[in-house]
Amino acid sequence: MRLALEDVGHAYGDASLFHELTWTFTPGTSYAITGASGSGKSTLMAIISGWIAPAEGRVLRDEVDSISWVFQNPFGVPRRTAVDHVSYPFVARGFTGEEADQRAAQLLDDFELSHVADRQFKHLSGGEAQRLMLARATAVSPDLLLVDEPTAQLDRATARVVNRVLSNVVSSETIVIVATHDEETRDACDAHLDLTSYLKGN
Ligand SMILES: Nc1ncnc2c1ncn2[C@@H]1O[C@H](COP(=O)(O)OP(=O)(O)OP(=O)(O)O)[C@@H](O)[C@H]1O
Repeated sequence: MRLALEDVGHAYGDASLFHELTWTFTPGTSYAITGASGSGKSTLMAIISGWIAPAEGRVLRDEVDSISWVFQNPFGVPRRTAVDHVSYPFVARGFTGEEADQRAAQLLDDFELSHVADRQFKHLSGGEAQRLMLARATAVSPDLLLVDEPTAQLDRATARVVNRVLSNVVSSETIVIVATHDEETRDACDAHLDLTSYLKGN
């Protein structure tokens, strides 16, 4: 798998965001994208995923076959239990029901969610719901996982639990990219891409 940016830049009309951004993303690594509000973090994630084409440069994307997103507002199936949210992706990947249940139970444990396994999604707290979205993304096992501001809606203590489990989403086959304002989220990632360094004029 290969994912890289070559001299990528973007602007909306006359409003230039970043430019001359060259970067290689390696499987098994998590990357924090930081920068001021409006610097283009979400735009860069959309470019990396292929949702939008960059105004300048190009994205090299070889064998990146599956892409998952975790958004800042967790969305699950309101009446479905937490454990079902993580066991279904394993069933979809071809595991038997029993194997899927075992793996789902392990994942809930990894994400500090065992105590809410049988609770419906609509009854989870914000931090639990966000951790469940990360656990579900892990169960899907995408080549590329894009996480947009995972702690933006959470209080400090709850954000800390999310940051603590963030490293659990990184497997040797997955590239994880997290847009964040949160310094603790940034520090929980393996590498750091600061968009401030790529503003026009720098
Ligand atoms: N489709 C669009 N058309 C025009 N301008 C846009 C569009 N999408 C985003 N922008 C503008 O581009 C700038 C960068 O937006 P973006 O959402 O990528 O920044 P961000 O760094 O993720 O911001 P935040 O941290 O506040 O979420 C903002 O000023 C935004 O208003």
